[in-house]
Amino acid sequence: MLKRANQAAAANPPPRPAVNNAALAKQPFPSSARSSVPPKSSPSIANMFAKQSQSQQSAVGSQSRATATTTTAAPLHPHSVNVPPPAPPRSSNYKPLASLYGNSDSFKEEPDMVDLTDSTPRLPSQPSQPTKAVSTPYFDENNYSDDDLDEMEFHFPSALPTVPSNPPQRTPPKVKDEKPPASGTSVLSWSQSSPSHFEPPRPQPVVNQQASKRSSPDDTEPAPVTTKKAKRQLPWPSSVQPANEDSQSQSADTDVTSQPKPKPTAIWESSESAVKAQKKQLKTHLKGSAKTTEASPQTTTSSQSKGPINLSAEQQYVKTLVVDRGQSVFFTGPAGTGKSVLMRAIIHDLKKKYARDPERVAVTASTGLAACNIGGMTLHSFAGIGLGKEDVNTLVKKIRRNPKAKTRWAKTKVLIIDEVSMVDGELFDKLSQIGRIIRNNGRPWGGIQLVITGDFFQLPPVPEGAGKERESKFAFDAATWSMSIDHTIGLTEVFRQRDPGMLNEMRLGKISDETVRSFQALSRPLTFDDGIEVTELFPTRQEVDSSNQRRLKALTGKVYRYDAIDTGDPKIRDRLLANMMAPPSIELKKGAQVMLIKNMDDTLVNGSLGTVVGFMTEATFEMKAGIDDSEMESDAKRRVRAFTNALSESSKTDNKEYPVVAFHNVDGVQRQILCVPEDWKVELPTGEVQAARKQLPLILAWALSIHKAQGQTLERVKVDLGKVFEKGQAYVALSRATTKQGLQVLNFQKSRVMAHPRVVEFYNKLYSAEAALKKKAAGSITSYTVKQPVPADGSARNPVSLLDEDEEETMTAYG
Ligand SMILES: Nc1ncnc2c1ncn2[C@@H]1O[C@H](COP(=O)(O)OP(=O)(O)OP(=O)(O)O)[C@@H](O)[C@H]1O
Repeated sequence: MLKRANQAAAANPPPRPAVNNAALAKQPFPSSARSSVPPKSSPSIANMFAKQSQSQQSAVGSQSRATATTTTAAPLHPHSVNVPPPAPPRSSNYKPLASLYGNSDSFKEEPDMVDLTDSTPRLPSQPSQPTKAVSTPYFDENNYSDDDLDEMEFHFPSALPTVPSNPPQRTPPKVKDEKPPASGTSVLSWSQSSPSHFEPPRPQPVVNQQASKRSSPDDTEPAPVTTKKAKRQLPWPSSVQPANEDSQSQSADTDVTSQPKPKPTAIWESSESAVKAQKKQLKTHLKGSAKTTEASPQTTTSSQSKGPINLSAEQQYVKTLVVDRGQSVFFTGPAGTGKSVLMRAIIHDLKKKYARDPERVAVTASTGLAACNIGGMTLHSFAGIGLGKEDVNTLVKKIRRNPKAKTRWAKTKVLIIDEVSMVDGELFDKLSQIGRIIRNNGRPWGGIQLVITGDFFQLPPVPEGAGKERESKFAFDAATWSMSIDHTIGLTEVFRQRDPGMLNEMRLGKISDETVRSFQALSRPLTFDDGIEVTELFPTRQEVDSSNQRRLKALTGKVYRYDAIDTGDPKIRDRLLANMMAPPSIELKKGAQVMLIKNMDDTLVNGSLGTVVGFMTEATFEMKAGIDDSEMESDAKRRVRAFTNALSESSKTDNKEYPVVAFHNVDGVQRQILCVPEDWKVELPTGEVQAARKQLPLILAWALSIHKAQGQTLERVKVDLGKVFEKGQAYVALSRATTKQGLQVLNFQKSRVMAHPRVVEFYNKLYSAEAALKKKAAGSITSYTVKQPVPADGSARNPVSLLDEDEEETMTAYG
């Protein structure tokens, strides 16, 4: 019998899957691929559809109406990366994707990558289904106790995971089971996210709103009235200050004290009824405060005057995917589509979700400046890899020697990466692999959930090498990019500009003659009579410095010079401090335009613009409010003066004069602070401080580099494109302005406006959310998305959908 069986087996050998070694070699850990990017030479989707429909017609047949359950059975190369959000409300600013790109035809070719991450599009309120085929995780960070983390021994995996013939399903993301996520179609105010947010913003004078974006994650949250005013924020009354600030704060105090102070209770100890009662109490409190605000409109803060930002439906959907469903998401979109606003909302909600263990959420960005803007660290610092030039194994050893970095890698559940356009593709791959090794987990990045944002049409990674010989590799060029991300979402609604048409042409580097003429017409000088000057943007630091110095010289008055105090090993200190935002020395005069380079509180943030209005010692500044108030009773003035003198006597330790800066709001109100020196540190991955600088948190800001301006919203901008040298620079510079009226453009030439061809190609491949929405509205999306079976040679990594011609037309790309 055995002999017969052997003969039969020899006659009919079982089929062996053919493996394309070249393709596998490109994937460090092929079995865990979440999704795949098609090879650059991949055929257009139309061709693929044709082939697909021929070859698979019979096989697919009924599968073309496959559900998620069917698609999850697709092996190994499961999907592309896009999922349709729910239909956004058609607000006045809403533009369909196609309209965002004006007359450009760059996206007319059919994308060859479509979203199959989730063949059953769902509203955020619907529960998620597992859709990915990935390797089984070996360990989860939850397997470790904190003690274990320190003890964790490092072992390189003895063998890379092999390609399973029937790969196990990815563990479904944990979905909050107590309540379904909020519907993506209902726009929720941020303040609804937590009972404490029903509290009104604290009554304080207005801050400069012009450039106050990307502050701390909570900067749009109304601060509770009980919050104590931060030191050095005390504004003295001026024409723009409330005459009744005292009574305002008094009433706030009264409000607070008249209510029984709620006993602080841990979140997990609060019953549902207790939370409801708290909400009710806060609502009542809010009503009372609103009355007070109406009575004294000048006391409103900028966030009050603007009102809370309601996330749009598409923003809300992304937040739900990230926070409630634990999905790895890359969200992108043109400048001004609210990526930063959304990221801040996500960080806020994630911090709330992991309030018991804040180390689970790591907030990072590609550059120090971007990291500072979201209250995080650079990706390099998070990883503990220094410059990260070494190979993966060396870097892993380096991290192993660094207890802090090792713990970060082990404990992080969600990794935020902002401004990903400047993350190098090679670094992305290295980190993905480091995560797998350090966490001993076969999934990309060791199973860490990624939340990535940025716009690849903006500034690219800095080229490497002394001669910048290596062309920058984008993060999307990374071999592990697609497998690391579950969903790519394109935000479409531009909030910053009312008419982004011209900018969108620029963004793509395809600009019509009419648009050229329109930009050239913006070369006229801008003049304003309210004292707020146009900010000039330049590509190089040298141009920025000379422009600022020229403007400073033009001011009359005494020069105040502030030299930094640097500490650390003199051998390496200068090199380490060379790229620091805080300058080694800064000269200021009354009237100088400056930018804050450190977050001071929720509203005065890195990037806020202001004017130096005077110089004072700390003691004088603290008491100036009372003395200068012309409304104040003379008796009260006398008392304040006596107190001031007493205070000055007791605090004569530092009689140095520092700049008083008025930070402007667009509606003319100001907030004035005394800027005293702050500390900056350069730390080793071990936490040891290598160098430190003490300096004023200010730089001159008549002119800014385009790099520093990325991420900012500016009301008045002047851009000279004469020396623009990098792709994306012109787009970043011009897209900072909110209106054409506030934008002056010099030396505009078509040739200066460049989009990187690889970026255009990448965005071409993305399947727009809008297209998916149309399909969803037609109720047919589940009937056309089918995962492509992995060919025997494993070569075609991109999933394909079966679309008819109409459906293909609905596919656009966001650029
Ligand atoms: N849902 C929203 N409702 C109203 N305004 C919004 C909303 N989202 C963002 N904004 C506003 O749009 C402007 C641009 O937002 P934001 O800076 O987040 O865009 P961005 O996509 O990060 O831009 P960039 O790519 O240029 O950095 C800001 O003034 C912001 O307050």
